[in-house]
Formats: sequence, structure tokens, C-alpha cells
Amino acid sequence: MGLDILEPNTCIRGCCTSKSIPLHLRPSSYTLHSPIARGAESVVYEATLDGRKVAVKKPVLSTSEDLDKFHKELQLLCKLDHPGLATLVAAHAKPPNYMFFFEFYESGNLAEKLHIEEWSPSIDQVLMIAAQLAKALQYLHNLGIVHRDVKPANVLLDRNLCPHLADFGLAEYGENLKGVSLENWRSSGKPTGGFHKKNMVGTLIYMAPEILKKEIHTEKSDVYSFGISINELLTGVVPYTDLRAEAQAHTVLEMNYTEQQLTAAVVSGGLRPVLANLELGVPTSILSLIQRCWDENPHNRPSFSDILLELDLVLEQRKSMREGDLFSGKSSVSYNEKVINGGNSTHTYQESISWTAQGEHSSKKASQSTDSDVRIWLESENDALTYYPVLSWGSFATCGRRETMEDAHFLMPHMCNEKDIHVFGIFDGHRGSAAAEFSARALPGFLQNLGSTSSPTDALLEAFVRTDAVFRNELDSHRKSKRVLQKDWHPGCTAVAALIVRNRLFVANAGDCRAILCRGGHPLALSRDHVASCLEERERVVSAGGQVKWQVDTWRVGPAALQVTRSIGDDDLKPAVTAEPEITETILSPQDEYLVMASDGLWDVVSNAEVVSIIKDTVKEPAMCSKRLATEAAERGSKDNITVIVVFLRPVSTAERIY
Ligand SMILES: Nc1ncnc2c1ncn2[C@@H]1O[C@H](COP(=O)(O)OP(=O)(O)OP(=O)(O)O)[C@@H](O)[C@H]1O
Ligand SMILES: [Mn+2]
Ligand SMILES: [Mn+2]
Repeated sequence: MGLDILEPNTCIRGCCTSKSIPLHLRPSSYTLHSPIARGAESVVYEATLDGRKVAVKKPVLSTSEDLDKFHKELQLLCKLDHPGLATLVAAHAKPPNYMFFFEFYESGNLAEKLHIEEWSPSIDQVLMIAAQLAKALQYLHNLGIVHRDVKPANVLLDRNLCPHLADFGLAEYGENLKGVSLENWRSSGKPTGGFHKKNMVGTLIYMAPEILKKEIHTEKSDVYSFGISINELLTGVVPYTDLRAEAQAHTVLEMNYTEQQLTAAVVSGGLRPVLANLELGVPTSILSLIQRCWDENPHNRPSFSDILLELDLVLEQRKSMREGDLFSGKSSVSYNEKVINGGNSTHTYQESISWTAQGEHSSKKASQSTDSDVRIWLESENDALTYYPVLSWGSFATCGRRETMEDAHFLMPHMCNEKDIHVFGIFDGHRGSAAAEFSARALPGFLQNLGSTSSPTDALLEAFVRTDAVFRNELDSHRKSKRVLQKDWHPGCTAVAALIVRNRLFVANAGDCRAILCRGGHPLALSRDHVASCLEERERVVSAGGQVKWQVDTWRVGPAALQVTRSIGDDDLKPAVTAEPEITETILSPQDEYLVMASDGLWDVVSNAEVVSIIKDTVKEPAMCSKRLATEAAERGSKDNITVIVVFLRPVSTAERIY
């Protein structure tokens, strides 16, 4: 690279120097493009430096401590040179611009790759990644450096899917760590609160028990986080979020764990994530290695040199096994056989139609005829001034006490590959699951195809109406072809969808699902329930020619005695029970914390305000929050299916994740 070093090559304070990495740059040599990630402490941009694509990490610097931290990180990065670490190619360390220029890693971070792209690496790929990371960590530990934030989100993948450990924001020399903590112990007898907050680093679920117990952090704590991460790679499951019915109670995270309980369970109950298993073809020696990495006692954990020896051995064995197989003609994938069985579910006459597939098919058909572009939704904005929320999302759905599941939902972040457009939806079926299953596939598809012709609001409205029309049409044609034998079967579903276009949040609702926003610590309703007990809705139904009667315990619509007044399907009650949603638009700002959407199974027993207070003491991880809310509703006696989606709208800082 033709970047010349401008002498003297030091930062403004003179504390960072390098022979090979330029530490200040001519403004003409680089250009920042769009942001690719906003972390709790920095924004990362795609950029060009001297004609080469790079990633620029621009830390948020608001206090002099932040500046000290920048210099410390830069000093450290200048000393590092290892293929398993993210490579610093330049820096700018003079006011007003403080930036790190890194090599660009095309395939993003490992957490996204696993959980958003749903990449499931082969065993050999996992072993390769594990070995590469172990080498990088061995190199750091040999220099006396503890990384302190080892997790898949901090592992970047290049185009060949080789891993590069990144994010040295929390890295420290081991000796400094010991010094700091001893000082604290001496001065007050016990570590102070401030000390904990600052030193409880990394993310809770990757943290070693000794850190959770507020004891000293050593390089063996990196080994623990490494073990948790490799197991996550093998299972594809975010630690503590899976719910396998057959797993033993002590290894499954009970759904109602709060942060304190999770911490206590990891520390004293020895709770660990569900271990990858042999059925996946993982060699026993790897399973045992993972377990030793996450041993309670740091001294029992292997060093990275030991880990590398073991990994090399396994890689060697697998290589010779493959060569052996070539000669004997054997296949090494026999473990697959066990997996394929089951599938003898009990279909009833009308459910033998796959409504999910029908929905998928309908939305695909629509997309062939249009040439849509949702990017125009982003165009009207003044980029420099717009607030960018930072999203993370998760969901949880349970049948609850019902025998059948009639809820359906979808998560579609980055709709049409646009990083600032996201859509999420929940459908609560009644009189069967057909309408909900169909809509969960069809509606997002229709919405994608409406970009070029309408505003987000019009597109949402049109997507609801079209989903309803196409569903009723399909049902009709099945009735005609006698695939649906029961003429008086009129399935329907309520629906709520949230569409986020950069800083604008649109919520469309038809029926009694609900969406709320937590703004500045308080719940804000984004939708109104459409039920016959609501006077306005009752009047609308009547003026549209429908009948509303007080029956049993409440107001109900038509002969079907439906409580909701808007829905998709329900063709016996159209047009009075309309599919037209009510739509709200909200401009998001930094005080907006998260969005919660759920079917009425939650709202029947948990109020908006209770949702906020439950999330307050749950690990700030969207899937965990969703699960916790659903469990709470089930415990309170909800008799319905329960589906919850939680979307965080700003990064959750490490401290917030813990307390
Ligand atoms: N060199 C790079 N190439 C490609 N993507 C990158 C690069 N560096 C960072 N990113 C993206 O930016 C994200 C954040 O980077 P990083 O972890 O260094 O920042 P951070 O502010 O410390 O974040 P956190 O909130 O995790 O502490 C990464 O997960 C990755 O998706
Ligand atoms: Mn990070
Ligand atoms: Mn960080």
C-alpha cells in the first residue's frame, strides 16, 4: 500500500508510536462511507483509504477518560501483529479526529453469520475457526494481554470465512488487572460498586464465574469465553436460550431466570449452555475440551497452548480418517440416519393443505410481476441529522395451555437487503391456524413488493388488504376443488406488523394483538385493540352492515360471535370485520429503548406497565426478554397461545446487560 508515514509518526500525546502503521493521515487520503455498525462505544464505517476498502472504527469520545482509553487501545494495537487478529492498517490520533482504520472483513461478524444468516458450519469449519482463534489468543496471552471480550460478535470473518479476533476496547495487561483489583480490595475491604461496573466486562453469557463473582480476571477467563463461543458455533444456539424439551432440567435455562438468577446459577449451580452432542457428529474429545474450558475452577481450564495441541490432534485424526474412508469407500456421515424419522403427524382434512406454503407461493407470485424498490422510503431523509436506532431482536412463541398452536409470526430484519429497513409481525389465528400461517408468509412478501408505488403507510395498508383478499380467494378455490370439505369453515387471524424505516416506526394493527414502545422508561401504546367492546369499533361494524350482540359475557360480532372487529380471513363476516389496519407512525429518538409486540395471550394477563418492569430485571437480550414475558404470562394463567417479539432500539451497554 502506498500510504506514506508522516514524521513524527506519533499520536498527539506522543504515547503511541509505530514504525509501520501511519498514525496520522492526510484528509485527502481517506473517505468515510456509510456506517456498518453502531456499538455501545463506537460507530464503524465502511471507508476507503488510499483506494483500498477499509473499516473505520470511530469511538464515541465524550470525556477525558474516553480519550485515555483511545490512546491505550491504540498503543496496544500498534504492538499487535498476528493473522488471527483484526489488522490495524492506520490510525488518526489527532484532534478533532480519532479513528482506527482496520482491514475490511467481508463476511461480517460471527454472531450475525450464525444467528441472522443462520449459517451452520461443518465440524471441520468449526475446528478450523477454533484453532485460528486459539492461536490468536495464545499470541495475546504470550504478550501478557487478556482480551476480556471474547464472543462471536467480536470475531470477524474474511471472505474465506477465516476468523479475526477484533475489539480491543476492553483488553488489558494481566498485571494491571491484578494491581487494580488488589488496590480496591485493600481500600475498602470489598470492591466498590463503581469498581464492579467498570470491571464486569464482556457480555454476561460469555463471562466466567470468577468475573460474575467479582473476583480477579485472568487469561483463563478468556479460555472460558472461548469454550462458550465454540459450543455456540457447534450448536447454533445462543447460550441459555434453547428450550429442548428432552434436555435435563439443570442444563436448560428455566424460562423465568432473571439476570441475578442466571448469574447465581452459573456461579453456584454450575449452569452451562447445553453442550453440543455426538449426534451432530462432534468428536468426543472436542466435547470434553469445551467442558474443560468452561470449568468452574480457572486452574482446571487448559491454556491456549494445550488447546492447540488437542485441536491439532483431532484435525490430524479426521484427516487420516477421511483418507482411510477414501480407500474403504465408507462414509463418515452415518450419524444422519438417526435424525430422519418422525413426521407422522395427524393431519385433519382441512389442515392437509400447507397454508404456510400457500402463503409463500402467493407472495412469490406477486414478486415476479413487480420490480419494486423499497429504497425510496429512505430517500427523503437528511442523512446528517437523522437518528439511527441500533436494532437487535428476538422472539418466543408457545402453545401455552392450548392443544394447538394458532399463532404465527415472522422476523424480517434488513428487508430487501436494506440495512435500515426492518419488519416484524404477529398473527393470532382463530377457527384454525390457516389464516395465521398463510399471512405470516404472504404479508411480508407483499409488503416488499409495494416499495416503489407507495409510502410505508400505504404499503402496510395495501399488504394487509391484499393478504386478506388473496387468502379468502385461495380458500374459495380450495372449497371449489373440494379440498376443503367443510363449507362453513371460515378461519381468520388478527395481525400486528411493525415496519422500521431508519428512524421511523410504523405499526399497523388489525385486531387485538398489541405493540408498545418503551420510551424513557415508560410504556407507550402504539396500537389500539379492535374488539366489539370498544364503542367506536362497534359503531363501525354496524355501519358496515355487521351485527353486534351482547352474548354470554361481552359484545360479539355476527353469528360466529367473534370478539375482534378487524381481521384477515373470516370471510363470513366481511366486509364488516375489515382487514384494514389502523396505522401509527412514531419518530424514534435516543430515549426509545425497545419495542414489544405480542398476541393477546400476553396482554390478557400482563399490562403494558408490567411488561416494562419485567424487562427491567431480565438479561438485556431480546430472545431472553421475549421468553421471560411469555413464561410470566403462562404462570399467571393465560389460557391462550402466546407469541412475543422484542426489538431493542439502541445498543445495550455492557453495564446495562448486567444490572
Ligand atoms: N474490520 C472490520 N470489517 C468489517 N466489519 C467490522 C470491522 N470492524 C468492525 N466491524 C463491524 O462492527 C461491529 C462492531 O465492531 P467492534 O466490536 O470493534 O465495536 P464496538 O463499538 O467495540 O462494539 P461493542 O458494542 O460490541 O463493544 C462488528 O461486530 C462488525 O460487525
Ligand atoms: Mn464488539
Ligand atoms: Mn467493544
